Amino acid sequence: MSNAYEIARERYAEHGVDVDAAIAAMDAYPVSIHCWQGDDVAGFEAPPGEQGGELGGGLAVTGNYPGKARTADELRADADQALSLIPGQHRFNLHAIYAETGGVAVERDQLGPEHFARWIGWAQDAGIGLDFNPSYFGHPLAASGVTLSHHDAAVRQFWIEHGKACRRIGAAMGEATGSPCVTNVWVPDGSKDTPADRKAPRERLAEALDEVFAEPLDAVHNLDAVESKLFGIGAESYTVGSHEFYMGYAIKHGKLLCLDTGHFHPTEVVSDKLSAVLQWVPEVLLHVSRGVRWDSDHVVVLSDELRAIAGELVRGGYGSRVHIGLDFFDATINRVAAWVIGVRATQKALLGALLEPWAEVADAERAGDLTGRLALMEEHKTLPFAAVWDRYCEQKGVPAGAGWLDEVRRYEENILSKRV
Ligand SMILES: C[C@H](O)[C@H](O)[C@@H](O)C(=O)CO
Ligand SMILES: [Mn+2]
Repeated sequence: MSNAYEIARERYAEHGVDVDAAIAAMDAYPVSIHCWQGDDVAGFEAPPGEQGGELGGGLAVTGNYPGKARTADELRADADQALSLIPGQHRFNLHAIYAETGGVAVERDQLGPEHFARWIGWAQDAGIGLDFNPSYFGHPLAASGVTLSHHDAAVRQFWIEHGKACRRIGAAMGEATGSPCVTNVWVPDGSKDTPADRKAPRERLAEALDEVFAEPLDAVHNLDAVESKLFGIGAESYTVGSHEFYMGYAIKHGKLLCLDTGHFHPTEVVSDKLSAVLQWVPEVLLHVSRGVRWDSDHVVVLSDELRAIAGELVRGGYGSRVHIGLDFFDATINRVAAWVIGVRATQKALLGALLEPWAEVADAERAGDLTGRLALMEEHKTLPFAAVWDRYCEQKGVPAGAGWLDEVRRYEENILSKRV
């Protein structure tokens, strides 16, 4: 055991914190790693070489760093590489466009668990859970940017069937992996300019969701989530699935509410929303992202807000009610490194929260000692967190410091750079 860790243990003990218990508690916070960082949200519907068409849905990936995954096998290999550099056991989050259909075109409303058999086998071998998402973008029937709330019943029905198919796939994933799959519905539906009618699309979306969710599925295998958004590129004036819309829907129907940290006004913070929405919804799905001026989906870093979110999770005892997922995509840097940076940052925030001597801050607050509250919060920021993080990484058999980057560079040289 390193001297630095021993000293850290003593320093935290002075504040009543058991460092070993904090490290052990990290196992209760798996992070769902989003597949789409590995290939810029391209998916495998189009053959290799023809991928990367119009993404649509207000989503935008910038950059063309070499080496992106072109096949599911490459994406799995890249994910394996990332997972080997991240401490702990995690989950993997797939979109429907990552189906493997053996070169045969299968429409999204026809997708089934068999098209994810290799993903499921991979997850079983790795001992990890899977999460899932219907893909309501990058498709001719989503070209207008409107899907489940479309005024054309035929278009709407196509997307309803897609949603139903995806819930069944999610349930199959959950059953096969022995861990419930969170199947998250996000639709881009909205309007670039001021709509004449805000009401009818919302009525159609509510009805369409009712159809999507009509089939009862065992929550042991599948958990339904719904994700709101403030606006998207090309849908600046109106978003059908706004926060209020989905908050109401989730409360009424007992669904998980997905809070994407990039989907609110920049002065709003998800850390403040957690204890509010968890009064009313059973569970929350987090999409941890980093918006820079807008929902730009930058790689997650150890920001004040990420630390605040982790603090709320730990202090609120929400570990079992909040599912942590990541949602970012940056094509200007090594994509495997992007995963590792984002997940490790999230874990640092969680470990920092588990180590925080919160009881003494709460005591000061209860006693009306607001000076003491602020002073202690500031002092806690410089407790020797790094030595505990290093110890946690060592325990889990992954590099503690920036050594992981050497591994990624080796992988880039041997594997990624050969992809042309
Ligand atoms: C791929 C998307 O990021 C994802 O489906 C959705 O969660 C989103 O955040 C859209 O902005
Ligand atoms: Mn999201």
